[in-house]
Amino acid sequence: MSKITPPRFDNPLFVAIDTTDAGRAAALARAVASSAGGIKLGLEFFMANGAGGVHAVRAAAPDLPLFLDLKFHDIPNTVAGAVRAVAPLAPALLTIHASGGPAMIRAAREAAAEAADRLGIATPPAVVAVTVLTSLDDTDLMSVGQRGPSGDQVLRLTDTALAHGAAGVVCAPTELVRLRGRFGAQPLMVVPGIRPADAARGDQKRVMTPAEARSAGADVLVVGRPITGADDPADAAARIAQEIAAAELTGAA
Ligand SMILES: O=C(O)c1cc(=O)[nH]c(=O)n1[C@@H]1O[C@H](COP(=O)(O)O)[C@@H](O)[C@H]1O
Repeated sequence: MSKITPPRFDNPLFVAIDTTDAGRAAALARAVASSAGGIKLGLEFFMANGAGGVHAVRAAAPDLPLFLDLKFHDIPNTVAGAVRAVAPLAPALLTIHASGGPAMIRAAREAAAEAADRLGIATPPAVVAVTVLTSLDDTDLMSVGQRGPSGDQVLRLTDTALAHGAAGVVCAPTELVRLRGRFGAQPLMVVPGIRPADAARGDQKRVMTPAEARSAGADVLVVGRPITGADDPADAAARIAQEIAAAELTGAA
């Protein structure tokens, strides 16, 4: 499998717009457009609104790259077909589950490249592999028969994902330093489980603040409810973007 050059984003803040309401999603995209580096649409939105809904949200924030987070996990042939089916949406990033295994990861990567070529899309979607969901802790992991602690399992799954063609992984911020130490600067590290110091954790278990996650090496910070659930989502996004930028300045000093 040839080496991949993952995409890089000047602004690492991707806003997770999780709602079934396409009008609300478009309004949120418009509200955060000047502070965000990208928009993430996931299962909740896609199941309710499909490809047409994705086009509507993109029209509201046309300059922002799309992260389509559908977390494919099936036999290789089915995942390849699903990747081909969403390729016309030209997402910058697309998720699969690393635990789908080597053949599935390769099938996703190959389908993304072939479909982009066929459709004349210059940059194929970067396939990123979800390792251990940020809503799981060590006890949860053991209860589904996976070997913990979660940091070790994330390392093993990242090894597999990168060896079989993923451009990067989705992991918790708490694993970043270890992953960067092992895999270097090249793989794209996409990081949810981001919570500003004063925000509710909700169902997220392995979390850090935006500044901590950026300093630890996150390329993409996925933030949903701390922005979409705020009274003023535009202001919340701007504050988080500022916190990330300040962390970069500190890191560079
Ligand atoms: O793949 C993801 O983006 C993802 C992986 C993961 O391990 N944890 C996780 O929270 N996510 C997604 O990241 C977003 C986090 O949203 P908030 O918890 O509202 O900030 C949601 O859209 C999740 O689906």
